[in-house]
Amino acid sequence: MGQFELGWEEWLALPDLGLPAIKAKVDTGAKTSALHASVIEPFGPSTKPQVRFLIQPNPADPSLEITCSARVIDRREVTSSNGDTELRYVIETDVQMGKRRWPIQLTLSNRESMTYRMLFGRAAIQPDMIVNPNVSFSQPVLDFARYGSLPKRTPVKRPLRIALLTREPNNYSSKRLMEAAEARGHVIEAIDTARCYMQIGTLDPEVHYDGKALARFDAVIPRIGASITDYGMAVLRQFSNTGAFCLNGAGAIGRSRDKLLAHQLLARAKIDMPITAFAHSPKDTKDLISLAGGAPVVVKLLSSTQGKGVVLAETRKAAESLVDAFRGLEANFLVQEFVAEAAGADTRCFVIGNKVVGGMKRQAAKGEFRSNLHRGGTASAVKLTPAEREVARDAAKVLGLRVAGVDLLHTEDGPKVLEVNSSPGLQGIESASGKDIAGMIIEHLERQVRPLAKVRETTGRTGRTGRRVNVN
Ligand SMILES: Nc1ncnc2c1ncn2[C@@H]1O[C@H](COP(=O)(O)OP(=O)(O)OP(=O)(O)O)[C@@H](O)[C@H]1O
Ligand SMILES: [Mg+2]
Ligand SMILES: [Mg+2]
Repeated sequence: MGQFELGWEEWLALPDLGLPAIKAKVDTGAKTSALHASVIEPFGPSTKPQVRFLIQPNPADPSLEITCSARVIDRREVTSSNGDTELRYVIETDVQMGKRRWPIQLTLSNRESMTYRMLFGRAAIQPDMIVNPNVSFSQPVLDFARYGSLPKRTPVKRPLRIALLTREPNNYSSKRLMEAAEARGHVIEAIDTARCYMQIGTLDPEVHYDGKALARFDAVIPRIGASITDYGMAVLRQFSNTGAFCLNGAGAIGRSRDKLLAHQLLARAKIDMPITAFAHSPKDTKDLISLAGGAPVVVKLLSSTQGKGVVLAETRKAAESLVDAFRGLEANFLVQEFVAEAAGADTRCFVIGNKVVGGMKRQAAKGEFRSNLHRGGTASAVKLTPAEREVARDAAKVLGLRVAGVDLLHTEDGPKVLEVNSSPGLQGIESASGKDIAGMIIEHLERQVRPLAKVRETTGRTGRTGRRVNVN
């Protein structure tokens, strides 16, 4: 019966850290094992400290870079072979060699000079194992090609460091997202979009906040209000440049916020919408109203939310005066066919990824055609039809939104898309559908954060990595 033998160097995997192949030097002169990491950043509450770090598993390929995170179990003074003492984070994680898997402790060190990415110390060697210093690789040999074959959409199991980009950390949606992220073991911070500032340069992109650079986030959940769309998108792009995964990208948010652009994109994708007309010049008011099918029409301010700038003009005369009034205010607006059959109701489809995860019907108050909850509308549960699900999914996809609230009007010709929201509220939909939508959003995020972040170029400066490109 052969004993479990270790050579003086071995291949191993650290599966919980997402590292399928590491070449380690077995070092019985050291007690604790050490992993060579960079950008080591602690995060999370002091009662449950975590650490996030980057690993370049292949010494010959610095472009292969993996983001890891783990719970900190200790901080320890470690004296390295050259006599220097440093305080290192200690984590606990499983190691795998061949078929055998067992938990070990690892210190994180960022010494540049290590030839092996990992030193395998004697505390990690189990009582029944022996070390044979005359042999290389007693255990199965692995190779770095394993990093290329990692399944793309497996949810990450590690604790994520998430930023919730919002100006309203205390509203229902923000609170629910924070709760859901924490319940799943992540660390989430509310960041005020308007307080973020940045320097645009090619080296080490950073987002600054309250006097210092923010740490690196694994993911950003943008909840950007209509009042600061442009600046919010710039902040989001900067986060993306730091390597953070953005749940909805800046481009997709911009496409959905610009109603004219959104209409054009949806129309090009053959998605049904109420007939809609736009114009810039005041000379063409009459024709514009005709293009929308003639009275009654709905006139909407493009910057409208919560139904505030949405007005029904029942006659052509009323429509003309309304359009003239908006023009006088230099407001941007659109003119749309009034869908009377909808009878003051619309359907909100909540889309996450490629799925409609919930729906609600909003019914306008008596004497009102706008169904917005802020205008006194009421929400109730609804069973969505396959046609509604399909058009909602398609609309979100055309605009490139991973999370979207798609509003539909019910007509005899099937559902018509009214608008697509990039920061849909959670309160109405969670109470009407009884579903944990916040939890589903976080779960989706876990699937999207890629285990791999590839560095395209390494800058000379202090050996830190340059542009980290997020594939999403
Ligand atoms: N063309 C239309 N025909 C019938 N009803 C309409 C039409 N357009 C809008 N409505 C009603 O008015 C409501 C508000 O319109 P819309 O959603 O376009 O405005 P909004 O101000 O952008 O609202 P939100 O806060 O949802 O972004 C809709 O939910 C719907 O009930
Ligand atoms: Mg809107
Ligand atoms: Mg709406």
